[in-house]
Amino acid sequence: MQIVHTLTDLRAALAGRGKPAFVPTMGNLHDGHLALVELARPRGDLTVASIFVNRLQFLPHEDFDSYPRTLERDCERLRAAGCDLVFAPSERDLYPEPQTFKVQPDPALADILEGQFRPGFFTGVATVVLKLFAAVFGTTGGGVAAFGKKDYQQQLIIRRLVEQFMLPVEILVGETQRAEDGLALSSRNAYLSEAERAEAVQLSLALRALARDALAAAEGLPTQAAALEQRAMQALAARGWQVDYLTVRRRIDLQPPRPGDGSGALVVLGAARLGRTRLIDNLEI
Ligand SMILES: Nc1ncnc2c1ncn2[C@@H]1O[C@H](COP(=O)(O)OP(=O)(O)OP(=O)(O)O)[C@@H](O)[C@H]1O
Ligand SMILES: CC(C)(CO)[C@@H](O)C(=O)[O-]
Ligand code: BAL
Repeated sequence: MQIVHTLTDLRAALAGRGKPAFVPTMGNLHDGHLALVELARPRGDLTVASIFVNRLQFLPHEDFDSYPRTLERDCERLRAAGCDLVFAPSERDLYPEPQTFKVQPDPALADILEGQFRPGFFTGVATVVLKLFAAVFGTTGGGVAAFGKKDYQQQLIIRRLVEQFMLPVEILVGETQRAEDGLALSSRNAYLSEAERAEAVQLSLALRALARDALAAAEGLPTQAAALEQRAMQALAARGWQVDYLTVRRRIDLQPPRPGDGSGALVVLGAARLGRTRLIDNLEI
């Protein structure tokens, strides 16, 4: 497995190797990332992962500085998973000059949920993903790229990005990988204390309960959703969580359910903070 840090070295390593299957990450890899490598690998001629903590998608008070950077261990895990090439640029390699052109995703999709609580987040994500796609696919005539369903809104926005900019990239979406108790794997789980780790599964349990309530409401869901969400948020807050949202939405556009939406059209999504750790999760109904 080759590890490169600059665009020039990346392009040289890609030359003549066919279509890449690409997995973008921010590092501190866990089995969720490796499942994406597994998903992508058979779909390309060579498997490429990127490791880059993208300042542009963090608010000033967020954890950009403390985000775990574990390049050596990440590369060992990627090598074992059959990855061929790792692109780990420095900030100066990926942003050789201040980024004055940015991708502004549709506010109807990007300014709600995660975008409401992390303003500018999806501009940062879409901008860096477009840059990474240009780096990896710019000289290879396209390929596939894999993203996780854990970041549900992110994968929707990236699919729109690809459609609207007509990028020659097929997006694969991998299922959320979970710990034995049901907690979604996440790099940020490393911030949890032992007691918080035991409590953390309650976010996915709250989503399951909300999904059950939404199913039981059946046709009444569009009018009952707000009350069900309120009750779910109060129950989690009573356990000591600071809840940003627990909500039932349409899978297709993350808008509230409308009359006629069958349960297969819906997803429940949540974000909440336990101590200093902000966790997100979701469940397709
Ligand atoms: N549990 C998981 N299952 C499947 N895919 C995942 C999981 N967690 C993250 N991913 C995916 O891995 C890719 C890289 O994500 P990232 O490096 O931000 O990891 P993360 O664990 O989500 O980190 P963070 O805690 O910062 O959100 C994204 O496409 C993300 O959706
Ligand atoms: C897609 C991504 C690598 C862009 O920085 C990041 O948002 C992530 O890891 O999910
Ligand atoms: N997994 C999404 C990246 C972030 O939270 O910044």
